[in-house]
Amino acid sequence: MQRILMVGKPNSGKSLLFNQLTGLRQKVANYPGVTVEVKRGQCDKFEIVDLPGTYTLRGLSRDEEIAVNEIQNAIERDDTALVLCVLDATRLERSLVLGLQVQRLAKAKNKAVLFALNFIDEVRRIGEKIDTDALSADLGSPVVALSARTLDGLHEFKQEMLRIAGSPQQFVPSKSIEETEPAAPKSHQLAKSYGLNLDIVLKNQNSVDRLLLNSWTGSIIFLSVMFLLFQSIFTLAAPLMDGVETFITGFAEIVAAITPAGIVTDFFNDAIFGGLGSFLVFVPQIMVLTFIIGLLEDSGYLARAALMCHRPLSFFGLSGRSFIPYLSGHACAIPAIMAARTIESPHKRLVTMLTIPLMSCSARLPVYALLIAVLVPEDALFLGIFDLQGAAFFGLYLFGIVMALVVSQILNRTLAKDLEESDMPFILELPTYRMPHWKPLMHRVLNSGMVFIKRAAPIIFMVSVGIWVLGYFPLSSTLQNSWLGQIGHVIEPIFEPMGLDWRYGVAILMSFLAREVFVGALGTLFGMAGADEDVVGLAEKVQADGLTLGAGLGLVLFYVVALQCVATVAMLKGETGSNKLAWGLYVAYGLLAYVIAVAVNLII
Ligand SMILES: Nc1nc2c(ncn2[C@@H]2O[C@H](COP(=O)(O)OP(=O)(O)OP(=O)(O)O)[C@@H](O)[C@H]2O)c(=O)[nH]1
Ligand SMILES: [Mg+2]
Repeated sequence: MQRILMVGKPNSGKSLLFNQLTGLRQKVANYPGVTVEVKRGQCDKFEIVDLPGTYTLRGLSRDEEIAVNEIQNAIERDDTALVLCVLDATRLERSLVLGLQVQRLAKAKNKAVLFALNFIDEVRRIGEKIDTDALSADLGSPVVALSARTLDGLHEFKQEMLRIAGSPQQFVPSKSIEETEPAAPKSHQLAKSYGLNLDIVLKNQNSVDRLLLNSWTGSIIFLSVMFLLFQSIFTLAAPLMDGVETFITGFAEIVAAITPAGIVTDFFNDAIFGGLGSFLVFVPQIMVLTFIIGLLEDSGYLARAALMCHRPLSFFGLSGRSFIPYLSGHACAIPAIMAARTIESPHKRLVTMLTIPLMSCSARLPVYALLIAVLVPEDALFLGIFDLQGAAFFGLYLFGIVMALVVSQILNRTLAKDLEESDMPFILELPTYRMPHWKPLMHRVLNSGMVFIKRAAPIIFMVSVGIWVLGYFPLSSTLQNSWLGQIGHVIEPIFEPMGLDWRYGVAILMSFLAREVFVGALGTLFGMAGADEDVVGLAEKVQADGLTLGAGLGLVLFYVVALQCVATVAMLKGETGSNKLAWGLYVAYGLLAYVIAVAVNLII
């Protein structure tokens, strides 16, 4: 299949255009460095390739390097029909540097080039226009204006793209900059002739930035945003969680009414509703978290937050660029470890990757929510205005972040020493403030819930059923002297210093497969212990069972620190190239978590 290669500077709308052309749903967000690997799709009879953004053909960071390698390889290949340079019409100068370099390369290799002048909606909104015909004549390649967001001009653009890709020989650039000529002055000159007056474009943005980037007001706003973010996961999701719980309880009652009493009902109540149901209750929290992170990403604030964090993060040997992977690590460590590719310094990138697993990913949410509901009274207030449970939630996130900073310091002094390098400058382009793109955002929110269920449900189901079978037999035994109980008593001494009995021990051990399993496993075990209670209300059951504050707090902190995710280990192995390092981290964070939990239990 012939291919169309999409290139452009970061945040120029490549991925959104790619999605519009292919019908796929690659991640799109309003900060530079969203796409960090090569993505492929199909449009008509062509393969479309979406690349990470790069400002020049001299890629600095890992993601830019990937883009540059792919551009160089693809331009050499016979099956590349067209190079599509995506330009940000509101930032023409910065877009054209790469555009001109790529055009020169394409001309030398006899490849057709098309310039997509994206963001034309924003140009028109401020009452400006760009003379595409004259720009095209000056560049020596066709230029088509469009908006990948409002879809203005998209149809015409697509027709033109397919026409050129269909007979590319006629569209090899008629001119290009000389081999020795630097692209920057030429792009400056072109932007001066055709681009927008930046004072007009940036007028509103600058006045907002004066507030957001000021060291006093900016810091206060940043801390408030972070506090509200984590607290609202708890408060916004609460009514949705109640809804899911009511639904599952109702469903369980119907199943109980139609199944014969005895082993079948016990199985459904304890293994299915108690295990799987206890876990499903927490899915709304994951969706709320995705929504809030999505708002930050789409608005353009994320890049400002990264800038604000650069100095404090530098103190710990990290970079402002570590902020974005850290924040996305709160949803899931796997894409976050990949997002660390945008960090230019290999040293800082390694330290960031190794500490991302300490960010409280969404798989920990059910454990946090359950144990907070057990330990912190409902409706209590913090500082007289904030929900105390929500504040406790924030505290757990903060604990993970503080641990990550402490570990970064330690890693800096030990592991990453041989990667010592001259300090690389911190450069981050600040995107224009934009309204969130609601439709893709809502899709992402729904998808996050679905993916979470799909990934975790099978393993939770298997563990719950396994635990139930081992706990139910031999028939007429109690849980204490069931097969599971007998195994449990063997492992109990390990968990005694944490102040926990064997049932928690079984749930903790199982969660080394995947941490989501903890709530499901505990749900099954507590379901089996009590006869006629609610099938789902696990927090009340744990509370009634008498979990002490020290043991409960130690347990929840254990979950903040432990790296119980095999997929994260695999990703770390892929990105660092070291199996030993990845598994070493798994063991080290597990041991550290255990020591913290035991210490907290002893102290409180
Ligand atoms: N108003 C407007 N917004 C757009 C347009 N195209 C893209 N965007 C927005 O611009 C931001 C960046 O879009 P992406 O598609 O992620 O940009 P990208 O070039 O793939 O960025 P990287 O992957 O970081 O290189 C997102 O917030 C998009 O919604 C457009 O034509 N008009
Ligand atoms: Mg992209």
